[in-house]
Amino acid sequence: MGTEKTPARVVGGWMWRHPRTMGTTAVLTPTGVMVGYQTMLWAAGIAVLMGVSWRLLDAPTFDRFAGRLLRAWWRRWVIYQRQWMRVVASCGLVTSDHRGDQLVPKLVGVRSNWVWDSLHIRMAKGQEPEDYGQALDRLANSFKAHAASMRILKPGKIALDFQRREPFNEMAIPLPAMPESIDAVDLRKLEIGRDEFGRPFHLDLLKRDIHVLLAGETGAGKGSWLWGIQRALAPLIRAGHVRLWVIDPKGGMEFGGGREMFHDFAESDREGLELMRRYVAELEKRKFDLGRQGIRDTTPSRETPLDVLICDELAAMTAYSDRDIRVEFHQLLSKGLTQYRAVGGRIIGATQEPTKDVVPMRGLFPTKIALRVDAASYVDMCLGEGMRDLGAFADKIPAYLAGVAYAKTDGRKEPRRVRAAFSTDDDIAELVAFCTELGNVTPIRPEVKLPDGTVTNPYQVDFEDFEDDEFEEIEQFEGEDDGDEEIA
Ligand SMILES: Nc1ncnc2c1ncn2[C@@H]1O[C@H](COP(=O)(O)OP(=O)(O)OP(=O)(O)O)[C@@H](O)[C@H]1O
Repeated sequence: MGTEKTPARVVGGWMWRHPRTMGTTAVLTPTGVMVGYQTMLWAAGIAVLMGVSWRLLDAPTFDRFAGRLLRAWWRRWVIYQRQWMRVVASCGLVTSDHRGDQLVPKLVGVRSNWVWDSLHIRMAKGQEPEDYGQALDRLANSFKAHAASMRILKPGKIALDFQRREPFNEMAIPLPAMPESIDAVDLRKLEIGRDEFGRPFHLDLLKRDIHVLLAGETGAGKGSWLWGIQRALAPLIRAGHVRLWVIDPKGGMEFGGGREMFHDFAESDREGLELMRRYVAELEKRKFDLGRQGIRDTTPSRETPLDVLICDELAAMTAYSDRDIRVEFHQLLSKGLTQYRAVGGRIIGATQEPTKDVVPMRGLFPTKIALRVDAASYVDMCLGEGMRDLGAFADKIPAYLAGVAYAKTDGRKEPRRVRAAFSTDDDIAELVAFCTELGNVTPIRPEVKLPDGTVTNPYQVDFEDFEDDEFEEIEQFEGEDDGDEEIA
């Protein structure tokens, strides 16, 4: 038999294992004796009342600073610990040693956020993490969780994460109304969607979220974020205070519909590189011009617009393109990310794989957004070390919840779970019409020479104005002009 369990040993062991409970008792008992128990009860009542009011008035801050601790404590003792033995035994996670003594995995702690509970477990002797991996579905069912996942914390210790609720199942995310005028746009508060508490979620393109990295597998909803940002900027685009430089290297599939409102647009990797050169040259020039005048910060205006560069698939530029494109694009992108904040340069990059090969300069994006990603390792690659341990389970976002993401901004430790509003094709058409109606968007396009001798932008040619034989001539001319047959 093992060590004999006398009542004194059991009590002593319990006290040893619960230092917080013992500490609280040690403080409260003498305080109660000094101030009287009635006063203590009053103080406790007032504290509870204040907590409840805080929870009712502002659930998100209550949850952040107090709710999650209280909930973790409550759920540990009332739900998980109470059922622990029964659940692990019925899921086949109790083993025995050579003497036939039961070896039970130990629940050593619970952490909780609004959506997930994390149980820290010390495994029983003879177990390996995979034993828990195989029992995940059974454990999730036993604790009535939507989903479960397992993480290795250190040798012998794992975390089991249970998703308790899915707020976005019931929450419709309204598309924010398009701001009517530039006065209605606050660059520090561009509304993109809602967080898990139903609060509007904003990006601050002025100071905090100056460059944004979005990661998400195909169909995860990157488009809704990218269109959402443009929608929030609409009056500024219309007034020429914001200019969009868009690289859509997948042949313009995602952003082709918006080309009329873009200042510059590229549909292939080589065009993307040329666009990037123009972008950097423009901001470089502005940096020197303003530097000479002693101006160190700008407000977006027609003279000094906010130049927002959007690259829809970074991998197509940085990993899967020809070497000469890759190398130069890396250099230009790093320059764009480091040098033009004060003169109005902003970069928003999207990728399916946030790996080092694709985005070696991840650290230069102050704001990172992880939509549904392929692998658990992608979460920390995108959001930063330790973010998955803090509850950013982007790899567990269900496929039916496109647009849901974990957003990590500088200056805030925990990632936020957010869903972007979705822009339909009609919303996009409305946005393009709105942004172009004043004629302030002046697109840069590769020029082509028309049969009548004028040099113009191919996207503005109405081919119906020409006879068929002239039409042939244009195509031929474009082919000869730059050797690129992709111009349509
Ligand atoms: N925020 C959203 N809310 C609801 N549904 C969405 C949202 N975003 C996207 N969807 C749905 O998911 C589909 C795929 O979205 P989207 O094309 O934006 O994905 P993606 O990440 O850009 O994929 P890809 O990399 O293949 O372009 C959309 O057609 C739409 O039906």
